[in-house]
Amino acid sequence: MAARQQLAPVLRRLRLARTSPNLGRQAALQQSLSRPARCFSNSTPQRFQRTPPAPAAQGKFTSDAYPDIKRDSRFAQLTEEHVAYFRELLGSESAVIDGVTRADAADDIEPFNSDWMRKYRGHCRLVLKPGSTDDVSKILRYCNDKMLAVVPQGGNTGLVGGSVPVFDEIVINMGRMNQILEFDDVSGTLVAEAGCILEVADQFLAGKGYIFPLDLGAKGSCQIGGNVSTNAGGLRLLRYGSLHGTVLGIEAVLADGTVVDDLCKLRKNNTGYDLKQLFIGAEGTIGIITKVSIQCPQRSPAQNVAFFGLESFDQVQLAFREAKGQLSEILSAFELMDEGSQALVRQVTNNKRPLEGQYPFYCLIETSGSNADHDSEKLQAFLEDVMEKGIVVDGTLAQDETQIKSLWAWREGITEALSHLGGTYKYDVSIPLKELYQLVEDTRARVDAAGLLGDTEEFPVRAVVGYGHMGDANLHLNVSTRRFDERVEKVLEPFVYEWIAARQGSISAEHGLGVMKKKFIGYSRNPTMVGLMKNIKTTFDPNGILNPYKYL
Ligand SMILES: O=C(O)CC[C@@H](O)C(=O)O
Ligand SMILES: [Zn+2]
Repeated sequence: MAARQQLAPVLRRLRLARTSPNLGRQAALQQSLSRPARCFSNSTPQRFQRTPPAPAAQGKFTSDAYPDIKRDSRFAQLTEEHVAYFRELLGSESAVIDGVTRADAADDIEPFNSDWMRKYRGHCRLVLKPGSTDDVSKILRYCNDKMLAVVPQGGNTGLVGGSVPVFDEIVINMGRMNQILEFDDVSGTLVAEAGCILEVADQFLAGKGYIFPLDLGAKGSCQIGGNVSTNAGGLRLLRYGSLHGTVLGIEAVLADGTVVDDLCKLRKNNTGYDLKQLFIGAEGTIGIITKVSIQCPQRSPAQNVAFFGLESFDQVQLAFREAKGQLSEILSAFELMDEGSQALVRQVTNNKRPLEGQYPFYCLIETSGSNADHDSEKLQAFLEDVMEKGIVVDGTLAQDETQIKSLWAWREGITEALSHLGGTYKYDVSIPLKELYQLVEDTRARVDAAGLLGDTEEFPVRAVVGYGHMGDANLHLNVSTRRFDERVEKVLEPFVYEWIAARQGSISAEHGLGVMKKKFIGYSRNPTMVGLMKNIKTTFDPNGILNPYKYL
């Protein structure tokens, strides 16, 4: 055993040398690291777009029933009179009622009624598309008076069923309110309407030398209002921090139509309670966000990305510690993927793999700095060091923008890949870093012990995989199944939540509670806190019309 341990560094060096027998270690490493220039030269760059699952999968994996939730009888049923009011207010194109505006209106309503994964589906008949804050105010005042329940909806890319109706709640879709209103290129403050698509805002900022301080796989469809309402975390929280820090102000409309104008553009404002913080992450339960002002950092001119393979989660932790030490000021992302998650991506793409070998874990590191040569030297030196120390087995450095995108696609494409493979039980958790991956292993063992692992009709679980934002101790535990199956759900819940609570973790790191985790909030928040939250909800929305059946 001792001899084998001693041999390990020698074998690693040999492995490097084998890639280029006539070169020294440094040159061999250079060649190993620069492999993408050859690997990727003929591959088409592919950035995964968040497209809905194929029609064949739709419906098949739909969980239509909420056996433990009953429609609140205080809410009124929609009548012709209500519809007439909204059509008068917004026009018929922006008050879409099934069977009224167009012959194919039943189809029109479907994307608003079901979530992106086609897992949660409601039965609303009316979708309202306000064009201004005043519209939102009038809609809510009317709904509050008539006791009509509503669901605020942004890009509808959420993963916990928070932005679709449970029953017949009216959908208030913010897509028409999509303008960028102001940008101060000295302070970097951006003001935009809630329905502005994240990628649109980011591209606008790119032209000004700035960057939106949030990035996520769904950037092409998700909206800023939805991002703020769910306190989206994404891929670069490590660098830019949470929206609780970067959002400077919001405008929001309360349930009774009152407009709360807190569209502050100041970084410092210690005058009383910071009310906007309550709306960030409230999932539209205390008001509808209509505008956002946000502090945007300068865009770093130099971006570099490395992708590498590791043998154990202990090594992943060591690599993270080294990255923080060696790349501290330029490190902008440190993402984790296990082999299981990458195998799923490989099932849906023909893209050239970043590394030739297969490893239990992969990490993607991104640096964003001001000097391309300096940064890539630093990243290369980092990789050289962690390979020398035996932490990393193999690695590759992107050579240009196309390769950067291709490497990112292996991480960003996991969610989409999973969606094409059937049903997925998703858990988005925060746990102390040391135990982050243990949850995946324990869950896999449990599913296996229950005899459900097999990818067959009888044993429907295809894989139990883990990936996520290592830099934020945020793991995405995903259980991929042929179909949603009660037997699987019983094995997973409440086991996963109990496991997390025992380690003082969070059952929702960044995706929110929605309808999925509403009844599990007690695993992460104590009764005193839940009680205070309920009081806040009642203060802002006494009739409970805003996004009912979710959150609390
Ligand atoms: O699919 C998931 O569970 C995670 C989605 C998203 O938060 C990500 O980090 O890619
Ligand atoms: Zn995530």
